[in-house]
Parts: sequence; C-alpha cells; structure tokens
Amino acid sequence: MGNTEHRKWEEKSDVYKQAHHPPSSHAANVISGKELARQIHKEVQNDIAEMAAQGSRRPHLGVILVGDDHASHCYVRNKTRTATLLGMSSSTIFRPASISQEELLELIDRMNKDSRVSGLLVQLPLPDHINERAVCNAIAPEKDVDGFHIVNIGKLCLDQRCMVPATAAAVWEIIRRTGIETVGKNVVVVGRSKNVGMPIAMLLHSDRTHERPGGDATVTIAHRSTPLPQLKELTCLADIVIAAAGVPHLITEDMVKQGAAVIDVGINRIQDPVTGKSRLVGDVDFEGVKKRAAFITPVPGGVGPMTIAMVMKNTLIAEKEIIFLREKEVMRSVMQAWTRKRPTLFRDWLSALAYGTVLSEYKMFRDASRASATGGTFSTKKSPKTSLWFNPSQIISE
Ligand SMILES: NC(=O)C1=CN([C@@H]2O[C@H](COP(=O)(O)OP(=O)(O)OC[C@H]3O[C@@H](n4cnc5c(N)ncnc54)[C@H](O)[C@@H]3O)[C@@H](O)[C@H]2O)C=CC1
Ligand SMILES: Nc1nc(=O)c2c([nH]1)NC[C@@H]1CN(c3ccc(C(=O)N[C@@H](CCC(=O)O)C(=O)O)cc3)C=[N+]21
Repeated sequence: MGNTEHRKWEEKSDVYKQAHHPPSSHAANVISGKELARQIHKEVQNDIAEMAAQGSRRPHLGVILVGDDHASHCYVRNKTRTATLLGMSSSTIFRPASISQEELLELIDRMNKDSRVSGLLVQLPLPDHINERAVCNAIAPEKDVDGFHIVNIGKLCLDQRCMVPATAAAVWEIIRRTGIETVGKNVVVVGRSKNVGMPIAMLLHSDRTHERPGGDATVTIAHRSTPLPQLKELTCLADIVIAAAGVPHLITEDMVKQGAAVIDVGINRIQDPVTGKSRLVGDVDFEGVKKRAAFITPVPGGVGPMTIAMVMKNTLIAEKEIIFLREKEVMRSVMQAWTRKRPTLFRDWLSALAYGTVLSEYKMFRDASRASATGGTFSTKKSPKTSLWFNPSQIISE
C-alpha cells in the first residue's frame, strides 16, 4: 500500500479511528429476540388471517420427533405451540430411538405425499444409526422448512431463492430489523457447521443484488482449528461477531471491538458455580462483552425465539408456494379448455386474447408470491380475488 493510499485507509478505517479516537464506553443495546419474534409472529398471523378470509386453508406444520431427548421435546413443543398461536395447525409424530432408517424414510415419504401438510421438519439430532443427510434429502424440498435438503442448500450457496435455514434466517432478521449495517463490514462467524455457521456466513457474505440478496459483508469463518489468539485478532477487527460454536464464554470482552454488534447463537446448559443450578448460557460472556459492544443478543431470549419465528415464517412461505403452484396448474387447464372449446375459425385470436389476460394475471400473482417468499410484503389486494382465472372453485364448478 502506497503512503497516500495508506493515509486514505487510515482516514476511512473504523479500526484506525477506533484505535486513535476510542469512543466513550457505554453499555450495549440489548436486542430482544423475544420482541422481534413477536413482530414476526404478528406478521405471519395477519397473513394467515388474510388467507383464511379469502377462503384458503390454514398452513400445517408437520414435525417428526425421534427418541426421548428432553431438549428436543421442549423445542418441538415450543414450535407446535407457536404454530397454534399464529393460526396454523400442526401435528407431531413421535417415534422411538429404535426406529430404523428405512421406517423413518417411509414415514417422511407419507408426509411428503400428504397434501394437508404444508411444511415438514425432522427434529435433529437423530440417533447414531440414522444417516442425517439421507433423512434431510428425503423431505420434499418445497416442504423443507428447515432448509436442510441438498437442493435448498445448493440454492442458498448459489444465491437463489430458497428455504433459508431458520437459525441463519433468525440472525439475518435480527441484523436487518435492528438496522445494523453489513455492506462492506467485517463479520466473523465463529462455527462452520452446515446447519448453522455455514448458512449464516453464506447469507452475510453474498451479493445484495442477487435473487436471494446477501449482506455484502467481508466474512471470516473461524472454527475449532482456529487458534484462540488468532480468533481474537480476527474478532477484534470485526464490526459484527456471530458466535455459533457451542462453547460457553468463548467470546470475552477483550475480543470485541468497541461499538461492535455481537450475536450469540450458542445454547449451552451449564451448572452455575454459585447456585449449583443448571442454567442456559450462550457462547458470549454477556456481562463483559455488553460493556464494549453497541448491540448484543442475550441467551436465553435472543436468537432462540427468533429461530422458532422463522420456522413459522418458512411454513407460511411453503403454503403460499403450494397455492401458487396450484393456481399455475389451474391456469394451464383453463388455457387448454379455451383452445379445445372454441370453433377453429376463432381459435387463434380468442386464445391470443385469453392468453394476454391470463398472462397478466399470472404475472401479478407470481410477483405477489415472490415478494412474500423473499420476505417482502405479500399483497393479496393485488391478486384478483374475483378473477375467473384465479379462483379454482369457480372454474371447477363451471
Ligand atoms: N439459537 C438457536 O436457534 C440455535 C442454537 N444452536 C446452538 O449453536 C451452537 C452451534 O450449533 P451447531 O453448529 O449445530 O454445532 P456443531 O457442534 O455442529 O458446530 C460447532 C462449530 O463450532 C466450531 N467450534 C468449536 N469449538 C470452537 C472454538 N473453540 N473456536 C472456534 N470454533 C469452534 C466447530 O468447528 C464447529 O464448526 C450450539 O451451542 C447449539 O446449541 C444450534 C441451532 C439453533
Ligand atoms: N430440525 C431441526 N431444526 C432446528 O431448527 C433445530 C433442530 N432440529 N435441533 C436443535 C436446534 C436448536 N434449536 C433451537 C431453537 C429454539 C431455541 C430457543 O427457543 N431457545 C430459548 C430457550 C429455550 C430453553 O429454555 O431451553 C432461548 O434461547 O430463549 C433454542 C434452540 C433449533 N434447532
């Protein structure tokens, strides 16, 4: 770097400014994941109510729970309870840990074919004799509300629209709704698991102009082979630190830049050294880091409740996609009926006319569906409620 260039960097760099003009220390804003989750719940609830008012059925979340792990049962109960609160229906299928992989795959296949189920998830972890990848790949990609199917992961990595894994979507929404800037910022994601760390890093580093917009940040991924002193060097330069390692107190005050945002994904149950009671902590030393960070998420009450909210949102998206595909199918049959019914003489121009009408309405519906699936607002006002083309019951009764 040349001298002038270096000077420019010095002027612009937050790290430089920070080192030379350290801002006065004040405690961080504690981001309430519970409050943000409530916001999302409201939005999902309103959408479902609007869909129901238009005569659509309610989305249905199907859950498969294998074994008797206490935490898994708690999480699943939490999900189905929330689904009910938001006006969805749900069902949980319990199976013993001794279930064979074949039986589990058969069960998934049955739920895939069950048209009443909008979204389906198999709670993880699974017993050792079951191949987790085979199970995730058995779920129909359009019902895969966890976003763990190989096709959804592939799309995520290609910046295509897809089911985004709930925890990564939760981190994304927390950052967006808090107004934390990501473009050009330094982010360190601590943890590289395929279900958590990797999808978070994928969302944050990718291009904001792509089909599935990303955060346009400079992302560094740390993992268990990253030596702690190096991890500290990296996190000290980070504007955003996302801890998803499953290591209590991994991120301490001395590892965080003044004014950074710290998102704690970790969920660790530890025994309190003072009271001897079991309690939940994240990967971040909350009390210490709170003094330096501008934003911090607590555990509990941070990413966890938002993860549940994003599973709900994914289930709604899955149901909307089903409606969209059904409408498309209806449109196809309408087109066929038109060309079959009319006399040959008028067929060409009549079908051209019909095609024009159908196409414009189809586009309107598609855009509304896309907006909703990418997190935009789903404008049901735009989708023609009274239209012949998009009311299946009308067409069928004719
Ligand atoms: N809040 C939520 O909604 C969710 C929270 N979690 C929690 O997030 C944490 C991570 O979950 P998973 O990714 O599923 O776990 P995992 O065990 O699959 O992955 C942990 C990752 O952290 C890395 N790691 C381990 N020790 C490290 C160290 N000392 N320094 C840097 N990196 C290190 C590993 O290389 C690995 O990539 C766990 O505490 C889990 O309970 C997981 C899913 C959802
Ligand atoms: N197929 C599948 N999908 C998942 O999304 C999935 C999974 N399997 N297996 C386990 C992990 C973990 N996970 C959490 C969700 C919510 C909280 C949560 O709500 N936590 C509360 C505290 C809950 C408590 O008190 O134990 C909180 O942080 O405030 C935590 C963890 C989803 N996971």
